[in-house]
Amino acid sequence: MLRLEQVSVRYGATLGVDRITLEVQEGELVVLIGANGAGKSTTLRAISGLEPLAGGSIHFDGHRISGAMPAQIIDRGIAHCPEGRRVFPQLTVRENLEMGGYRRTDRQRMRQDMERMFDKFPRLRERAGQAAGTLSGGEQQMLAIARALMSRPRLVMFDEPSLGLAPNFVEMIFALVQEVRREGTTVLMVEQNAYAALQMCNRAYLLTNGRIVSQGTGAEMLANEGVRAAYLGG
Ligand SMILES: Nc1ncnc2c1ncn2[C@@H]1O[C@H](COP(=O)(O)OP(=O)(O)OP(=O)(O)O)[C@@H](O)[C@H]1O
Repeated sequence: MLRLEQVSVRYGATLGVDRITLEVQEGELVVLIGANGAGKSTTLRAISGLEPLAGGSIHFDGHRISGAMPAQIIDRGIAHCPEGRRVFPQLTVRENLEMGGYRRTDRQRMRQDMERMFDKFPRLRERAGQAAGTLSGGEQQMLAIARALMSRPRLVMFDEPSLGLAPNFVEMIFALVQEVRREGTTVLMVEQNAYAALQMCNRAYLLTNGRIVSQGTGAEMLANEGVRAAYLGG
């Protein structure tokens, strides 16, 4: 469904990612793990068209999307739930959800989807008219996820959805990510919480200094010596 071939992104003199090749099959939950600065967020930003490529190509459903504008990439069916949530703080919860569907023209179905989001996240319904900036961190993460889903993506990318959340919220967000996949949306996720991520994923890639240094199924990566030593406490 998604294929990155030898993708590089350059920030000045440094390479944020360096000749990365990876793929995501339809229906999979694929995880990127690695230390801070390894290039995980940059990879997602490149897919979304937010970073120009210094080399390589990205294809989605057989179409080349590298070089396309971010809005065109959303139209192809890719949504991005960025690191740090990035909700629009002055807009209400409802307006944030509308922004998630801003490329859609089917207003009636969009309203239905918003209702479905409110069914899924009763906390957001209770706070529909409240400025998003006043929500707790966990609630903002729910909103960021719901906003991404409002574009009806076929592939959704989550960048560190558990970051900075209390343990009960972390569990909830991970349950939600798995539910999104069960409901038929393909997921590519960056996650610091490697143990939890590897347990729930189909496949994973380990990045170090902008390069993919290991890959395998979740079970293979949980058993991988290098992964265990660096990310799972031996
Ligand atoms: N806008 C930018 N300008 C310059 N350098 C950048 C920029 N964004 C990222 N980098 C650099 O590119 C490299 C990869 O960063 P990236 O944010 O993709 O890592 P990451 O694996 O997502 O780490 P983290 O978990 O800390 O977000 C790092 O060396 C980082 O300093």
